[in-house]
Amino acid sequence: MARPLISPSILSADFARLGEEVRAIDEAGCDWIHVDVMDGHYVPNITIGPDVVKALRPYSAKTFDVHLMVSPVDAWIEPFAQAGADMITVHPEAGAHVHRTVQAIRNAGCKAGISLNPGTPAKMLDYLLEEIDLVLVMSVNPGFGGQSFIASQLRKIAAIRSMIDKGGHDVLIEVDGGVTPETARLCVDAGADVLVAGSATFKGGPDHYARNIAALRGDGE
Ligand SMILES: O=C(CO)[C@@H](O)[C@H](O)COP(=O)(O)O
Repeated sequence: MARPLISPSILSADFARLGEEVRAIDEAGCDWIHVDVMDGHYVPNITIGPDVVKALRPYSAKTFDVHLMVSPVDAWIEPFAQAGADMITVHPEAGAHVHRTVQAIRNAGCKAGISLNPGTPAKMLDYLLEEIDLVLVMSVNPGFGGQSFIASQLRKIAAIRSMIDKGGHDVLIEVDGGVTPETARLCVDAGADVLVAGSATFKGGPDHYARNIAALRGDGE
């Protein structure tokens, strides 16, 4: 299979040792670091804020891929950009003017992503693909790690792949939720470029991270 980029979700890391965990996945060969920001309002869970991202920044030079599950979202773009985010991804439902929001992300010096929940159609992207760098397809409902992959999202990945290729857009497709070595293959075959994986990266503890990441990437196949 094509080789996807692997972006481990630190939601499944040991929060008491978060800096060491970020360093460990970096050294284990991940491509990006995925940071799930949840506000207890847009999604039913609360995680971390910009101060934590700032504190983690020295632990890896790799792309900090920050997924904001926050509403309203606009006021949080600048703080996360200042904290060291490289990519900021938002949900179209999380603000009144998503087009303005992605412009604000780029104006803050970051790459911009749009995330689609399982019930949000690919069509939502029609007038946005020119403005963004990444589409994040949620293959679980956002809020928690450890959920099962929703297979209907494979059709959405394929539809987005076709929209991107037909339009000649320079946009990556990332998939997040229930990604395992098995579902990873399905996602890549459907057209995914980047895979987010929490449980499947962190299972077994630090001695297993390199092997887990290699299995997600399909190394050796
Ligand atoms: O954003 C989310 C959940 O909202 C994800 O990033 C999960 O953290 C992925 O966890 P696994 O399904 O890989 O355990």
